[in-house]
Amino acid sequence: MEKSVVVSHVTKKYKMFNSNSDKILDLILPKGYGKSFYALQDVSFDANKGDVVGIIGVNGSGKSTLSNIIAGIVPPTTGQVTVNGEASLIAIQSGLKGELTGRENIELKCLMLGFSKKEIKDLAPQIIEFADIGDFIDQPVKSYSSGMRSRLGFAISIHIDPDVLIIDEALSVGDQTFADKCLEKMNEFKKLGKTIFFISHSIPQMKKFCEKALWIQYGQVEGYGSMKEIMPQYEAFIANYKKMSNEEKAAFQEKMRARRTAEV
Ligand SMILES: Nc1ncnc2c1ncn2[C@@H]1O[C@H](COP(=O)(O)OP(=O)(O)OP(=O)(O)O)[C@@H](O)[C@H]1O
Repeated sequence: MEKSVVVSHVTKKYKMFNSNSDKILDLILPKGYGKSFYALQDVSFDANKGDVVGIIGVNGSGKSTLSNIIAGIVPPTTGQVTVNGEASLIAIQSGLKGELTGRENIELKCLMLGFSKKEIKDLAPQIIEFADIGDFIDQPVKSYSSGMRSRLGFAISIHIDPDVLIIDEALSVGDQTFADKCLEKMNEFKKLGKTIFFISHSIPQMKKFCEKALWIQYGQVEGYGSMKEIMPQYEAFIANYKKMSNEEKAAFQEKMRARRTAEV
């Protein structure tokens, strides 16, 4: 099987400060000051061409951080990501420039990817048609609703023909008709043997669309395998957590917090 994405020992650390004076101490002291928070800790896995991987995990586990790292938007603190080809991320907070209009954003993204003026002229109408946001296409993106941003982001990403597509919650803000249209496009993508990472809070959507599941649990890989194998484990964890008393929940959260924090 040809590998399309290899993530090797990726850790993402953020500094945490309790006050501004801590920030200043961090700048002054040679060893730094404050605490570090691990958004991701030693994450390793790989995906083959044609894999459709659902990334699952509770809020704050590190799913979006991982998406951004695979897409090359955020660098890992340590570790390596190898992507065979071009990766494109569609997220609610996608890389659209708020001051530019939808049309200008399309042109900018295509230019950044090295498309020629002629190619952009051919592609732009297709993207605009798919996004289907009417006259808003000539308005600054900052005036868009989250659903409109998602529509434009999805339309751009799907038409620039990336090898790896990462969809982070982008289908949760639009209406059902648009989500269905996107799922149809994603199926076409799947058939072309491209790799897709999909993040959604809709478990039925994940089960329907993804063959594999990557379970990120408080910054670490808890499981990676077929959706059939991993999803029941995740659902069992959620069910167990719900049954815990408030004290047990607090103790568990404290344990996870301790696992994710370190002195600088
Ligand atoms: N720039 C940042 N600075 C500090 N902490 C951050 C930063 N970005 C993310 N984090 C922290 O890293 C952790 C992982 O966040 P991330 O958004 O990746 O989780 P997620 O699994 O996508 O969550 P959700 O399901 O709520 O979208 C969170 O605790 C978050 O607060």
